[in-house]
Amino acid sequence: MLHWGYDEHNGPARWKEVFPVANGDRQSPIDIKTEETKYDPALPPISPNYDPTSAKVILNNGHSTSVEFDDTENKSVLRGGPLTGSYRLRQIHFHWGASDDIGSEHAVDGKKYAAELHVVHWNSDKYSTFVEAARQRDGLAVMAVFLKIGECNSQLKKITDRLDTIRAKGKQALFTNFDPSCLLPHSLDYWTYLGSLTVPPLLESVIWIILREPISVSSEQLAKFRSLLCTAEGEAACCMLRNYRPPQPLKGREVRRN
Ligand SMILES: NS(=O)(=O)c1ccc2oc(NC(=O)c3ccccc3)nc2c1
Ligand SMILES: [Zn+2]
Repeated sequence: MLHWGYDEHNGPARWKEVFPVANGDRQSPIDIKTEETKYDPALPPISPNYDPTSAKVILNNGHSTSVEFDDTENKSVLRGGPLTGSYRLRQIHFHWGASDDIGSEHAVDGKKYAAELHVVHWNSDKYSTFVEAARQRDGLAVMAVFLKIGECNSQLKKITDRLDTIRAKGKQALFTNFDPSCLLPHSLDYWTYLGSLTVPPLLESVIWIILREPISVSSEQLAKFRSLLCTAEGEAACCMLRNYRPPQPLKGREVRRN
């Protein structure tokens, strides 16, 4: 396999050939069987505190589109929920599918949403960089938000309206004065479990916090994600039609809810 991706020849079914942890004991995403989740009265609310000036650029990294934040100081952090201490905001990105009936990575009782937003943080109390934290069992915290097809999402529009300026892989554009809290649903109720990155190197370092309430996205907004290219300028254009990993075995893990 030349370089990992989401096509037949380099997709999730073949990642284990280069990243054997793909068959590990705490892989993500998972299908959340709601009847088997465990209510935990000791779980406090999650507490996102983001500074809009932390936002720096919007990027096409060839696998998704992300908004990258300045993580050189504790300006935007996530606390509470299952977390001990402060987890510093690093980036947000999305996963989607080739049609509106699939696209999310996590599933709920077998149901997949049209897309999924990931808000990525790292444990800046214990580690010095994202890369170091990504190698630790308690290094990362990713908050996931489901996107369901419906009304145009005016907050998400700040992102979807900029995608035509970063169509090719490697392209980025200035993107500041943005607080990702504007993309969160009314309720911050969540499920939480221990898992991994859903992209190679699939490191088993993520505390997942999945919000139970979805946000809306219109079919037209979602189509804009699919028009992004996973190829660089000058290469034969290839659209980023899908970039989700299917659910992985739970292997005895517990999923708790607040
Ligand atoms: N789905 S996830 O587990 O929340 C998750 C968490 C952290 C991630 O960091 C990156 N970076 C790149 O892919 C990348 C690829 C090329 C260049 C720059 C960045 N992808 C991530 C996905
Ligand atoms: Zn992701």
